[in-house]
Amino acid sequence: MEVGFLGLGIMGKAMATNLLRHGFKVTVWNRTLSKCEELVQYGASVGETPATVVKKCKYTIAMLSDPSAALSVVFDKDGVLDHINGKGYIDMSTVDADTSSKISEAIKEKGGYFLEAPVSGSKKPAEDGQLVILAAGDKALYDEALPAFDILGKKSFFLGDVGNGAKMKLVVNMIMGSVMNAFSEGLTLAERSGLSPATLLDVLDLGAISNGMFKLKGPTMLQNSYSPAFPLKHQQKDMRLALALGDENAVSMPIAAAANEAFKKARSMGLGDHDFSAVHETYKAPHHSS
Ligand SMILES: NC(=O)C1=CN([C@@H]2O[C@H](COP(=O)(O)OP(=O)(O)OC[C@H]3O[C@@H](n4cnc5c(N)ncnc54)[C@H](OP(=O)(O)O)[C@@H]3O)[C@@H](O)[C@H]2O)C=CC1
Ligand SMILES: O=CC(=O)O
Repeated sequence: MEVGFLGLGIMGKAMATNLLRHGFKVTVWNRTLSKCEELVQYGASVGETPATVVKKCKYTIAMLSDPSAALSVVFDKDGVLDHINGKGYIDMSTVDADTSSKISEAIKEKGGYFLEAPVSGSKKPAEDGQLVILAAGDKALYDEALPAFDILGKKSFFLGDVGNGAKMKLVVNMIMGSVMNAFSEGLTLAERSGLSPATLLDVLDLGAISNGMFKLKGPTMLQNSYSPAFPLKHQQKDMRLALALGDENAVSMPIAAAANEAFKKARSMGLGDHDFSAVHETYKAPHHSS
């Protein structure tokens, strides 16, 4: 089966590679075209533009940074819309429901089929085919894409109308970003109050709030090592979009709002391209005890 893949960043590269490894024929495109070369080594073909990829493939997957990237690849010159008639488009980027709906409407108007399918899980789950897929939109396209989703993920959910996948993803990441801030505060509090943060990790791991994120990120955070699996700038984008969803629904979210401020501060400290766990650095401001 020939599928298209647009966007070969941290996630897209791992996901497209997985599809190739499992026998899919994949035609890739990336804004910085040179990033396609590595995928060619695994058997990918390259399309010069999103439009050429869509033209060639029965359906095309996208994994792009944010709403503006997702819109640009669809609506700009040589974009997805040019050849979408009769084809499928699956946007797996994390965007807000409005962005997804705009893309969906435009694609349907041109005779194409649209599914949003953001994912939970990071670089390693993407490499291991262990993502959680949060799909919504065209059910027939979902069914058609299930063989690919089964390679990319460990579980796929079909959540109904376009927008529900985007909202579910934003709620999950709003919780994740808030927890990451509480965790960073706790590590700093342990250290400043004379405890061993490494022992704190052991204690946490044995209790009711043990989780994969603490286990994975805790040891690297203690080494001030923030090699990007999930870039902080994307986590801040997700907090921003989740807060907007809270605005729309009149949901008070003081914890998420505080976490967003910390991620913004981390960006202002030049940490946007580091892993989102680098928000830890914002809690390490010079310490003056009275
Ligand atoms: N990393 C993670 O752990 C996870 C990320 N996500 C979500 O997946 C998406 C991708 O994340 P990730 O792979 O980490 O991000 P990266 O920053 O590594 O990659 C972003 C991709 O988007 C492309 N891009 C950015 N702006 C534009 C534009 N204006 N036009 C066309 N292409 C553009 C980049 O192209 P170029 O190479 O040219 O810059 C690149 O291919 C994001 O929405 C993120 O929130 C979801 C789950 C986990
Ligand atoms: O969006 C990020 C993730 O880890 O999931």
